[in-house]
Amino acid sequence: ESHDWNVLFPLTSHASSPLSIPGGTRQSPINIQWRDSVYDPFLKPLKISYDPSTCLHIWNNGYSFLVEFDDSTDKSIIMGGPLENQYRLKQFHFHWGAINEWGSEHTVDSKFYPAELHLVHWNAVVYPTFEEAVMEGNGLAVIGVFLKLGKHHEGLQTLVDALPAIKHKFDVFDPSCLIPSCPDYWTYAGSLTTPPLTESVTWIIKKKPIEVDENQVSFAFRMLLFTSDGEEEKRMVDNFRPLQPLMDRTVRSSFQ
Ligand SMILES: Cc1ccnc(S(N)(=O)=O)n1
Ligand SMILES: [Zn+2]
Repeated sequence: ESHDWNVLFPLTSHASSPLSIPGGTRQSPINIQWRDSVYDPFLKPLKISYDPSTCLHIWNNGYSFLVEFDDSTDKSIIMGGPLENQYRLKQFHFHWGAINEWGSEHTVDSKFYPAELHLVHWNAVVYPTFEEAVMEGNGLAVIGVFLKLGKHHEGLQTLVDALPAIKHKFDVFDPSCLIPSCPDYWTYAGSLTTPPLTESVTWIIKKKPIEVDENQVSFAFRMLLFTSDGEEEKRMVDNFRPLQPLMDRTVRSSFQ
């Protein structure tokens, strides 16, 4: 099937849907100003239960590399947190920079991290398909995890080892090993950060980053290409969207 987002998600939207016009009122990413975030005591802990055997394959979609999961059942889901329903894991991917000074999509007090992981989930309780959920305000939930440089990350290495092959078939991979155990998160109503940019995402941004070592980010992520075989090589770097205006939104925190 075509891996071109524009084919999968044409930017032109149903005129009636107010959610999918970029330049809308809830675009992502944003800068999270820690002191402006509001503690919400009613926010529940996020419940994450992934079945590693739902892992399918890793591939390069021209925007990032992503690991896709079998989302035909409720085997890998998240619930609780700011969410009304449970959401099914569909894929995870990363955003990174050409150098360690930047790379994340969200910033915290205007600080960039070298990379950011996005675990994308969709509301299969309410919507029949992912494609439909993409167009609805409560359709998606994306967990954002910042990567900072530090000690080697064993779980990430499994992915890094597969990158050269990129078409690498995965047997099992449990993405919860990439999520910090600290339960603290920020949450806000936002959008997808690559086309179709629809305003359908409940963002859950973990407060604590995970630590990865220099080689894991630099060697691995920056060896990937935007271009396909035979084209003039363009390294896949700086695949993050510029910050978007907060407009009339409040970022809530699950912690004081
Ligand atoms: C599945 C998908 C498509 C577009 N953008 C995103 S993202 N970067 O907002 O997680 N995810
Ligand atoms: Zn993303």
